[in-house]
Amino acid sequence: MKGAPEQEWNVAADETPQHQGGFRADFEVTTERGGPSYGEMIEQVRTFMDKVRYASPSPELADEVIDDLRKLNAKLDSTLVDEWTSPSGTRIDLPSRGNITLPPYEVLDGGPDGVDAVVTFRPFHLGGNGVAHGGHVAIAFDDLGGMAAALRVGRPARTAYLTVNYRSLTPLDTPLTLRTWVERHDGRKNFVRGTLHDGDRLCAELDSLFIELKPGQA
Ligand SMILES: CCCCCCCCCCCCCCCC(=O)SCCNC(=O)CCNC(=O)[C@H](O)C(C)(C)COP(=O)(O)OP(=O)(O)OC[C@H]1O[C@@H](n2cnc3c(N)ncnc32)[C@H](O)[C@@H]1OP(=O)(O)O
Repeated sequence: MKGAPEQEWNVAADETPQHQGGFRADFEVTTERGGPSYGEMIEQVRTFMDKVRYASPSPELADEVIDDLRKLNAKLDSTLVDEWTSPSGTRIDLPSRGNITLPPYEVLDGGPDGVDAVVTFRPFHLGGNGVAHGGHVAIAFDDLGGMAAALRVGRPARTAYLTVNYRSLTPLDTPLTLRTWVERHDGRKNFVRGTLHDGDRLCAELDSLFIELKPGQA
């Protein structure tokens, strides 16, 4: 990783592009890619998804939106790069590192002792009856649980299992406190726990295992 301290794991893996493994020695954490407006672009996409989730367009309006979307997709077609050089997932200055597929969260504190974050499920994360879909809660736990494991061991880890206990309803459009930490570790195994709270109310709990990747491991 460019800019990362020299460590045993900070070595180039196999040069074959598809098989360099889940950890890339040249993976660059950056705030530059995509430019200063990239975060706002992602935010506008999220807002569009919020609207789509609740919109009931006329057939004419749906056709108009399709035309506009085709034009937008064509604009992005000329800028496509691989996952390792895309801003999405590497922009540490943006919510969820600029990754459109994740519920937007901000990390308040992160290190070997765990991760404290604030996550806000958007209207498009609706499951039913006005609250978040359980799968989106699991995604938030997966990413931030993986981050707790990665920050403890200093290299990426993969989810081996992930259990979410849903204790009460998870609201949308509400800043929620999400905490993850490695409760114990045994060799490459990191047993990660987590909690999701709306104020004092426990919404969900995480019980998971993340396996530290070996250099070059896919
Ligand atoms: C500076 C750097 C920080 C930078 C800051 C980065 C921040 C950015 C954070 C992003 C965070 C994203 C986090 C997303 C993480 C995913 O979502 S990953 C995607 C979902 N997961 C997968 O696709 C994994 C699929 N499975 C696999 O690839 C492999 O099974 C695994 C999990 C890598 C393990 O395979 P392996 O490495 O060959 O290990 P293996 O020898 O089978 O098992 C090792 C040990 O674990 C045990 N084990 C394995 N699986 C299980 C299981 N399911 N249950 C119980 N035990 C198990 C084995 O029994 C064994 O135990 P011991 O014999 O050692 O006691």
